[in-house]
Amino acid sequence: MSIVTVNDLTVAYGNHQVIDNLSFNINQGDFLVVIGENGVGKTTLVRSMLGFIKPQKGEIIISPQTKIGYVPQFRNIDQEYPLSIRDFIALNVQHSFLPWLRTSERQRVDEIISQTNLQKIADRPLGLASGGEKQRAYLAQALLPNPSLLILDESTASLDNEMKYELLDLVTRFQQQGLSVMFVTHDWDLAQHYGTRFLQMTGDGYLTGPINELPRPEKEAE
Ligand SMILES: Nc1ncnc2c1ncn2[C@@H]1O[C@H](COP(=O)(O)OP(=O)(O)OP(=O)(O)O)[C@@H](O)[C@H]1O
Repeated sequence: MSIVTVNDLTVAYGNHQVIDNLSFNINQGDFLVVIGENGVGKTTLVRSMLGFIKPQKGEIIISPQTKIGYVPQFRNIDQEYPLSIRDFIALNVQHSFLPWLRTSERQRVDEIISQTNLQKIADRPLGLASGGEKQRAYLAQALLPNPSLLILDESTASLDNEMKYELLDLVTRFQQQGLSVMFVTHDWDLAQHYGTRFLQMTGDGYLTGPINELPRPEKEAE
């Protein structure tokens, strides 16, 4: 079942056209890898799907039951950041204007902390967490309201190899429980390892298909 359908999408900043007639879809349960070089419009596509940019042409149809969680590309959280990991995750509680968390909300925060292996460090300042721990906290914050589609924009870019696989193994565990994933990356190996389908964006056009049909990067071909 398609949860996102993109038809003939064209997006420009002023007269700089960035996305030109793009069509693809995301099916329930997909781990869709969006792969392409710098500047081809991957983040622009994500921002369009989140409703932050109005397309010049085309449409993005998101099925009514689909709730999107989003982990953006870069985030500089310095050491002075005042919130603990737990507080940071709880920022995404979508509650009324009560200045405290209800018991059920507190339990949900605890649950996602445990599912993302952050129990031991949840009360430490986020600013003092390692890169991998911070990424898990961003993931936990995005997953807190139980989205059905998670968009990860280059979430592994700043991590070393082991941490990349650790983070995506975790994401895969949620995917196995029904979460659909759209993962934006430059990394062909990660795409192959985790993806079920791909959308390749290039300056010349777009290609989509099952992950085993993702073309190898040119320098590694042959
Ligand atoms: N707000 C903006 N206003 C004008 N141009 C923009 C804006 N955001 C992005 N661009 C331009 O649009 C093009 C696509 O940018 P985008 O960030 O979508 O690419 P990307 O594929 O995500 O790149 P990267 O892999 O480097 O993150 C680039 O040429 C960029 O300079």
